[in-house]
Amino acid sequence: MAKVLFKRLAIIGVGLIGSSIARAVRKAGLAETILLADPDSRVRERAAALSLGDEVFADSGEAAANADIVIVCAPVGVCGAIAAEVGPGLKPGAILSDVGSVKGAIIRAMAPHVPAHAHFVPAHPIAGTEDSGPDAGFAELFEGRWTILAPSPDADPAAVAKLRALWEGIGAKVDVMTPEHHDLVFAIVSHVPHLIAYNIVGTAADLEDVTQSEVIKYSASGFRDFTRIAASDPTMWRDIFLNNRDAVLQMLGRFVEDLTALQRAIRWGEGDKLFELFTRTRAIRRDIIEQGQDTAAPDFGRRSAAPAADHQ
Ligand SMILES: NC(=O)C1=CN([C@@H]2O[C@H](COP(=O)(O)OP(=O)(O)OC[C@H]3O[C@@H](n4cnc5c(N)ncnc54)[C@H](O)[C@@H]3O)[C@@H](O)[C@H]2O)C=CC1
Ligand SMILES: O=C(O)C(=O)Cc1ccc(O)cc1
Repeated sequence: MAKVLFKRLAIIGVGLIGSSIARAVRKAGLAETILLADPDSRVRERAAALSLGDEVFADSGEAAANADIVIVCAPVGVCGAIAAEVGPGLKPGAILSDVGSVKGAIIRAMAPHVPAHAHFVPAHPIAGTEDSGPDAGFAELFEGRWTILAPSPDADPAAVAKLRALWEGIGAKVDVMTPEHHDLVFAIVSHVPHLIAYNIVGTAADLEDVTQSEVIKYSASGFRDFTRIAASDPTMWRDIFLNNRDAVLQMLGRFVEDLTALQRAIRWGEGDKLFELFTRTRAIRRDIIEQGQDTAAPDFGRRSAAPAADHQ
């Protein structure tokens, strides 16, 4: 069993990511005590029934008050309010972190509430599924996947090293980025792809000349992949787009430009242009597979059969 890194670890928001961290930390023996907090009583009941931690709180401040590390695992839009609740009560030397898919806006919202005696180290695990809630989590979610840390340049190196050790202890590979670069990278590799999926599934659902049952009956694997992504949590993704607005709009601008060029190539029968792009993109897919990055979490084949929670 690995060495205990933290005496008391608190997780605020016990959904897919929070419950997966709790399971993984317990499995690896990285914390003596795991404290959980969630405002949703159904989530607290499930967290207790699944024995995800040692204590379950309704009040985030109470869970965080005696913790050595507090990880906020709630939708991006409420992270600032949670920091305001937990910040004043943080112990001297405590680490405050998060798992939000956006970094710049979360840091602007959370940092003002972190007292000088605590350390703020923002993070983002690049691992997840389209499911939500405590039943959807699993201990292996982060194995072999990246976690990005986005500490400020004057962050305490020991606190950053401790958070890195936690993520590595549950199987993740760790990279460090500035929040600005993080938000640009994930706008193109995660946020815009989700928007495209939401859009194409919405378009197919709204067509007049193709029925809903035809869309379902004849959906080939390409469309099915989009429907998986488009089944992702509405609250989480609304918050991501509202909070990474500039980077998403920048990448969407490029995307629309390139899509228009493809539209034109089809209209004018420019097969060589289509062929050249499709050849380049095929090579990217092969690179991803060669580098062992095609370990999509859903293929762990161990997701809960429980329906995804529907948070508003
Ligand atoms: N789902 C995914 O694939 C990934 C999600 N993330 C990030 O992780 C965070 C959590 O996402 P999930 O675990 O998927 O969501 P989830 O919906 O499964 O869980 C979120 C939990 O936060 C709780 N919550 C809501 N408001 C709260 C508040 N004010 N105080 C405390 N708890 C509150 C909810 O009751 C819920 O139990 C988000 O910021 C998301 O961007 C990061 C990587 C992957
Ligand atoms: O389910 C998928 O395909 C994902 O892309 C999961 C995911 C969602 C959001 C993140 O910030 C990181 C990973």
